[in-house]
Amino acid sequence: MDMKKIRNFCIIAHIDHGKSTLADRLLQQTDTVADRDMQAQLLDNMDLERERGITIKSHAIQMKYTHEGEIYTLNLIDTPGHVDFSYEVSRSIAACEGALLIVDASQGIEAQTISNLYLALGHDLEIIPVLNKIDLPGADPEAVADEVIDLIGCDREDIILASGKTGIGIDDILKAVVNRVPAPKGDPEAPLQAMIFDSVYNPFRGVEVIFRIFNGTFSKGDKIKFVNTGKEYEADEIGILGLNQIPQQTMSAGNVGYLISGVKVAKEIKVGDTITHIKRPCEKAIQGFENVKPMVFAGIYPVETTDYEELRYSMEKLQLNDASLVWEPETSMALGFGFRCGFLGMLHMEIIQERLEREFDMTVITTVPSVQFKAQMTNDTIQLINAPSDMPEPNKMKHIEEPYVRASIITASEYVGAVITLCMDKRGQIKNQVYLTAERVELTFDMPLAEIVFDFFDKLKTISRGYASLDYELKGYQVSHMVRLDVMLNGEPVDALSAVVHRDKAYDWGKRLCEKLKELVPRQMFEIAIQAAIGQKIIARETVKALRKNVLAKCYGGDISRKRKLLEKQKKGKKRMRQVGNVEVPQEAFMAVLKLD
Ligand SMILES: Nc1nc2c(ncn2[C@@H]2O[C@H](COP(=O)(O)OP(=O)(O)OP(=O)(O)O)[C@@H](O)[C@H]2O)c(=O)[nH]1
Repeated sequence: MDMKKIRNFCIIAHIDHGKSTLADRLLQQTDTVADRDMQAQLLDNMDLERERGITIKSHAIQMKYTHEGEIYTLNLIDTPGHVDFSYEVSRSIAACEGALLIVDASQGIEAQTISNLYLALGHDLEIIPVLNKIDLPGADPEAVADEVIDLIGCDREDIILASGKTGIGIDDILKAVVNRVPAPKGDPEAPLQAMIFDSVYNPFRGVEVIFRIFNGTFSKGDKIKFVNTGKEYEADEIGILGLNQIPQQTMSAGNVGYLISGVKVAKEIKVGDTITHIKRPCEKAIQGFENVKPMVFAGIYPVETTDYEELRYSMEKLQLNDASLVWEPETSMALGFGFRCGFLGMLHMEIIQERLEREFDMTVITTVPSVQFKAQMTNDTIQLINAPSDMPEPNKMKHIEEPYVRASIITASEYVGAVITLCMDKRGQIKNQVYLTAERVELTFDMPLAEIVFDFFDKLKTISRGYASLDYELKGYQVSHMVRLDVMLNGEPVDALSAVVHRDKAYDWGKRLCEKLKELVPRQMFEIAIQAAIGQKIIARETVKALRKNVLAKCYGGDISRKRKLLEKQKKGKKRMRQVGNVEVPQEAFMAVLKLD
């Protein structure tokens, strides 16, 4: 294939600015998908994605477009829109020469618009700005165009006005892709150098690797090697990605496609890795490869302790197709056997929880999420703290470091005060404040990741009445005074409720947690003391008064079957309870920490 006729591009946008809808339109317009096959948001092919209306995994699709009598191959690379998956976004962007920058004409530039734009500019991509949703009555293309011009320094004529809903501007976008995105460069004769930018798990065919060839030629049957993992395979099948996979004998520099090589486990494939030939390897791996690391950790336990083996089986299955999920067995005194899991972020954690419930029919308890702290030990080693139980004895460590992020928040100017107060309360330090327009401001903070993973985004949305967007990137570690806060019920520690918190917040945290637990722990036949402690020191206490709950009291009369039913019901209710010492604790209590006001 003539490289001059290939265009590789992606679409970058803030969440909900209409990326998927617009992608569907491009596929329709180029007859890649027949109208009758068109399902809304075709590229989001996981049920979960479709329901939540968000793109979780990135995919690629090839279109043919005829322009001035020439047929062009357009490879559209879809990118996930959420910060949890920012490494994947960066790899997808690295596979392209151009990007459509979609901005909702009724909303204007948002935090992810900017962060994704910077990523694209960092890879020297040609940016084609598109104002989408211009059909909306609230659209203000003039004002939003001003924002875009300010941001990227383009001319007004460079901006395309479009609507994924009505189809306005779709042809202009395709023309711009052909005319403005550079054709790929590369040498088809050079040693093979292809970058993996995605992988898709297929239970029947194994893991399908999605790649972009930078140099060389790739043929079916080739003996290949993944440079970073060092693993060797044979290319059983390669091909291009239309609506379906179309096998090819040979593909060369500039193109995008899929590879099947008998890999059964997603973990063996590392996004960002380089594929080359064993016999004639390329000199260097493609830059930018990283091993993705989990950012948020939490325990996952079966509600019914007898379901432990089934949960293990489900986790193993999930890991087959989600390489970024990591876990190891963990035991909790309160919850029994379960798993300590690492996730890319809170959204990833929610997705895993939901998939366990939907695809595997499991009911699970998730414990307090935590970030990874590092303890600098007195013997000059570093100990990682992924769970409160990993916290070393205070006399054995010098200090603890916690991960910090650089957070960017875009909001309307009237909410600046409230946003700053919230961020300061979350231990943030303001670093910058830039007016994008008279009404919209970008604020930059350095903040502990631990403060963001909880309810920060919800709070931000509440105080700004929905008019704030957030994006962040990891900045590094800083020394912080973290302590382990324990909770006790009648003197018995409840390990699943322990948390690593900042010293200045510990008292408040302990107090609110005890209050919340008081609401959630049912009254029992004896008094229950709920206490929060740091080491030996009790910092908060609440008491649940004694009560005898006699379910049979209401059943006067002698209807024995009704009594039996009630007793059954009570027993079932008990199953969802966990025994801590002599106290019965309902499941919700273990999640209470997430719901502290
Ligand atoms: N009126 C109007 N609505 C649109 C247009 N494009 C998309 N929408 C609506 O905007 C919402 C978000 O669109 P999506 O295409 O799901 O947005 P997205 O950017 O792909 O979202 P993520 O995948 O979550 O990042 C949906 O309810 C769409 O129906 C448009 O041009 N006009």
